[in-house]
Amino acid sequence: MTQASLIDGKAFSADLRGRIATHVARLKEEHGITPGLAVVLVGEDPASQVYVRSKGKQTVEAGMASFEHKLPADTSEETLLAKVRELNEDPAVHGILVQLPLPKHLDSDLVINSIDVAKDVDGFHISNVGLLATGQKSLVPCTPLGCIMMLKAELGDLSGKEAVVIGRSNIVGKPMAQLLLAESCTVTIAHSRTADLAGTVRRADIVVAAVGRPQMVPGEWIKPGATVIDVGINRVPKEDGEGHRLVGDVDFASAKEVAGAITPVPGGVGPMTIACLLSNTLTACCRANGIPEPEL
Ligand SMILES: Nc1nc(=O)c2c([nH]1)NC[C@@H]1CN(c3ccc(C(=O)N[C@@H](CCC(=O)O)C(=O)O)cc3)C=[N+]21
Ligand SMILES: [Mg+2]
Repeated sequence: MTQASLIDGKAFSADLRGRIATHVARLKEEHGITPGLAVVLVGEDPASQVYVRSKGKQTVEAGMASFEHKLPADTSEETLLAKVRELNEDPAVHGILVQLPLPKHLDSDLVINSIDVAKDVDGFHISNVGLLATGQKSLVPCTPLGCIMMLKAELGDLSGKEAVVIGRSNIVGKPMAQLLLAESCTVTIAHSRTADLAGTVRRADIVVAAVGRPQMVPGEWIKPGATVIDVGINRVPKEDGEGHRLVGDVDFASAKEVAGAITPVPGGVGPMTIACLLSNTLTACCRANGIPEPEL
């Protein structure tokens, strides 16, 4: 058995960000417009801070404006909603991301649904969810969007493929299934209560693992030649007990012996998520200004 080819999300995302930067420069030259992304972070979760920092950096590198709003962990719902309202009304802000999860005292559905639909670059607002589900123009959640881009680059036409999505979250599993369905895949959403998970995954030409459980999908569940997209980014203690390393939801070592192609962790889906966030910000900016959206 030959080894799976590696789907290089890092290289893919660098490419995509380069194309985005070109369009951003043209927007500036031809229209005097700079796309702006606002990120709201409530509390001081260190992992979230790392992620927010790298988003801000890549936003600026693409030529966009980055606005970071850090609020204390005990921020009231009223204050957070007022911040979102302010960003909704700010013409320099084309995309708004409220970092999840929010502290427990805040109602994340309420907060997300208070974001202007046209600025909801996460695609989590109920209107964007409904638009996606009904095949209408929307803003598409970044992680599933990145996954579908990599799948199409790897496989070309996806129609008729058996796709199994493991995980049913609103952030990844459900929108991923919608996008695969829109590409005419036969889609199964599996989850923790699925009776025969191994047997279900074994049918799949395309496996998308998005459960958040380290290395839970072994190579023996993978159909030979299948394309495996690993969404999991799990921090686990290093074997020697010092520090942490990142592993996916798929057991990479055994899966790469069976799969046709596979995304690594890190360097797979994660970097594509950020690139798609920039892409959505550019899209939102073009729509807000009545400018045709670039084909990226
Ligand atoms: N409203 C909202 N939208 C999000 O999109 C969102 C969120 N909240 N909350 C947190 C999660 C997490 N997330 C990541 C994106 C990229 C990497 C990423 O690029 N990871 C690198 C590794 C980074 C490292 O070394 O830690 C990689 O996979 O190669 C990680 C995590 C987006 N999230
Ligand atoms: Mg789940």
